Amino acid sequence: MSRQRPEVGSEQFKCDSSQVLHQFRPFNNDVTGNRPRDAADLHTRRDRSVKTPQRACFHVSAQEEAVEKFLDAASRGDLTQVSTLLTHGPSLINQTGNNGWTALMLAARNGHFHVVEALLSNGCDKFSVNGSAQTAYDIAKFWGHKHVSNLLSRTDDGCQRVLPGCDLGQQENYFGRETLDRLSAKRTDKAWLEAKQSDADTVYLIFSKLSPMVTSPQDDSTGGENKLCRFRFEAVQDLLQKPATVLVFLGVERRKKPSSSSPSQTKEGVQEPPAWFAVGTDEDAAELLKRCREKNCSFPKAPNRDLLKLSEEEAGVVAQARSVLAWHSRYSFCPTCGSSTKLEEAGHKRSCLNSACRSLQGVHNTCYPRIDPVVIMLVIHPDGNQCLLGRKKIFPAGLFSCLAGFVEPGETMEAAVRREVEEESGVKVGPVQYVSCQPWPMPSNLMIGCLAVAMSTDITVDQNEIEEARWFPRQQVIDSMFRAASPAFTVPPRQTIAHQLIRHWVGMNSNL
Ligand SMILES: NC(=O)C1=CN([C@@H]2O[C@H](COP(=O)(O)OP(=O)(O)OC[C@H]3O[C@@H](n4cnc5c(N)ncnc54)[C@H](O)[C@@H]3O)[C@@H](O)[C@H]2O)C=CC1
Ligand SMILES: [Mg+2]
Ligand SMILES: [Mg+2]
Ligand SMILES: [Mg+2]
Ligand SMILES: [Zn+2]
Repeated sequence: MSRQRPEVGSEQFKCDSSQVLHQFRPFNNDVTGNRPRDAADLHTRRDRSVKTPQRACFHVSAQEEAVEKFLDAASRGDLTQVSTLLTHGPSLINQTGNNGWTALMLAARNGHFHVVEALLSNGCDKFSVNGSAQTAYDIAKFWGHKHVSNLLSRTDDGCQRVLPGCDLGQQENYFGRETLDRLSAKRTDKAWLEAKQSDADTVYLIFSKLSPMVTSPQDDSTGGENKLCRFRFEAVQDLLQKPATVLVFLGVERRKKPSSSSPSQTKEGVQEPPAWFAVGTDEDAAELLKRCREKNCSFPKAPNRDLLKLSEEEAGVVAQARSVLAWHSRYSFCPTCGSSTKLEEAGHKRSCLNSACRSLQGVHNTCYPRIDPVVIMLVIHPDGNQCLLGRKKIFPAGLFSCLAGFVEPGETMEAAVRREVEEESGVKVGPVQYVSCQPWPMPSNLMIGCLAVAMSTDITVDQNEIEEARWFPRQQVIDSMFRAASPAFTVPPRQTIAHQLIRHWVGMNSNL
């Protein structure tokens, strides 16, 4: 008997679509910013519980033996033994076994709620990651132990009570890390800024044509990270004198832990972390590169590719710096009257030099850096088992990604999702749920990542923008993402929110 497709608006459909969205929760990222890497491996082993391996070692110390016992008890869910061992050896709590797995991770992997609860109440570190960069939360979530992942995502400061049902775990995408404390109040403190500029610890980044100077790994085939070239005041002092140079105060380094080695001190003797500035210059790029002592320096030419090779920390800094510098390069003149402008607020404002200009009355948004909101959405088929991906003509061969589009004036995020999906694919969308967002500094988008449930399934692409759009079955997506030697299609790189939305959808449903 064939099942009829439910009509849009019918009771059956409403039920289906709410179920499709029922289990969606924003994805959680671990403290390193890395994504779980061995998901495919976990998939293949999903029907077996994880046991601690027996060590083939002849000289096992008493401590090693205790750790082994402890990890084994946690993975078996033996609460009594876990508690007894902890009473005798509290330092066992964060000990690791094979591939960096802690007792918490093993208990989370096998869904042992009470053991997880006991470990947390004994002060165990829930943010530590295993050799595959997964937290206990990632592991519980992947294996569909919802009660355990809920427990692990809970915060102790009462936030969960204020926002019940909310996932308050860290949600972070590439370009989204707040590496620096922006200290926006200091942008108008001229004396402080001047002192910081010549401070010996201050870090300067040099940008040419919106590209930061980086050092690349000697052998690019290893897939190593690019690193930002950091300069001191003396090395950029001459550039700061040039009228065309744009200087932007980015913030100060976030303090990790109070340390005795003081990097910098104010007159009162209070330690202050180093400040960071971005220098935008139109000086000759080859001459600029000579300032760097490192080998393999360059100003990468393809931002869409090369800016994805930074560490999470440096990507966060570049997202801010590049977007502000791009705004300066595009808005040299006043958008209201066309007069010249001057830089203010440490590079975060441009004010018109025409004293009669309207932009000087009240708060005028043309004086501040521009951000363009873009919705990006993974559209889920009403059956919950397929997702809609499309490709633009300019994409590399075989690449399919989430649909995306600029939010228009006077439009809600949800309306933008529905309009863009219908414009680009002809598919009608019902429920929309926000997942997470990503600054995208090419030049200054804020990508608003959503999941959306389709209310119709026929596809008619807008040939102007989209070359092809298709429904992809979940298994094909999983295979293309994690397993296949010759995948059915290419998934966007992990640094894109498109990738993370797809990964999130696959992960949320791994237990089905
Ligand atoms: N991080 C990620 O995973 C992804 C990022 N993106 C970014 O999202 C952006 C928007 O996606 P599209 O599908 O191109 O949008 P879209 O579907 O709205 O079409 C783009 C067209 O919209 C018009 N437009 C309207 N407002 C605009 C504005 N403020 N700036 C520029 N053009 C505007 C232009 O005619 C442009 O050609 C892309 O530029 C891309 O950089 C897109 C997909 C994945
Ligand atoms: Mg689009
Ligand atoms: Mg569009
Ligand atoms: Mg559009
Ligand atoms: Zn003006």
